[in-house]
Amino acid sequence: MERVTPLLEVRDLTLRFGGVTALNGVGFTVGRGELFAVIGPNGAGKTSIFNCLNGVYRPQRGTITLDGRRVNGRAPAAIAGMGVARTFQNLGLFEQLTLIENLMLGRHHLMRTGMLAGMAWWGRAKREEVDHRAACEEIVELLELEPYRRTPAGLLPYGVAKRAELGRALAMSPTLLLLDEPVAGMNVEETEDMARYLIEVRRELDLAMILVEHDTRLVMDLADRVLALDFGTPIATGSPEEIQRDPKVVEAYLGGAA
Ligand SMILES: Nc1ncnc2c1ncn2[C@@H]1O[C@H](COP(=O)(O)OP(=O)(O)OP(=O)(O)O)[C@@H](O)[C@H]1O
Repeated sequence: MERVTPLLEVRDLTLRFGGVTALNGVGFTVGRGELFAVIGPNGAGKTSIFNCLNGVYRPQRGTITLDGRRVNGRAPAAIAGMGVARTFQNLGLFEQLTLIENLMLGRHHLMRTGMLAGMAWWGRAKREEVDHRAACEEIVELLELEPYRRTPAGLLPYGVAKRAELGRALAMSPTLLLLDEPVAGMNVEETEDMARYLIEVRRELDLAMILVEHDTRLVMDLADRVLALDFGTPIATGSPEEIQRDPKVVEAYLGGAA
């Protein structure tokens, strides 16, 4: 039987801060087009995984490979260039810039023509900008952000700002998108909207996603597979149904209430 290689392979990741072991032998794979979720109580190590994946933290042990290429050991900008984007819980938008300007900035690392080259090759730079604008407009349409195109990000209503944050990360045309608590602080209606947009993103774009989220209902509704962590140690990986039934998960996360 042919073995399909996963997009992302994380093996034996161990990360320590002084005496604190934030991650202890964490391993998982994410397939192409898969929506993979990481759950765990506060301090379980979810954010640390993201920070290892995007090169902000350097794990003491373990390997991370994307499409067969080693990720860990590279600088964050190089990893972004490999196609790893993330959204931030506290929003990574520039408040003074309009929504569309924020999306254009998200594409910055994809632009070949720098300022000087742009002056020498005006035609090419112009064409490139037109292409990048078109890519941003597609994201605006996908996330139904048209009414806010020219609104400064700082003035967007909270639910819309979270969606704009998703758009900013999507503007990088990632192959792997890290979603850091996309519905944190949202009411029920906003949460349902975000779930709908994430389903739409999955349907329309060719990318894998890792979701870190405290809203377990959203995780169970959207994820293909789930990794449950407890104090930096993986305790179970499986489908949402398997995870919900796993006695260790029930004990650690649902307080025995499920
Ligand atoms: N830069 C750091 N310096 C020291 N300790 C850290 C650092 N980053 C994380 N830790 C520690 O590592 C452990 C895991 O933290 P992490 O933020 O990854 O957990 P989390 O699951 O994302 O938590 P939350 O759900 O609260 O966001 C915690 O004990 C935390 O205090």
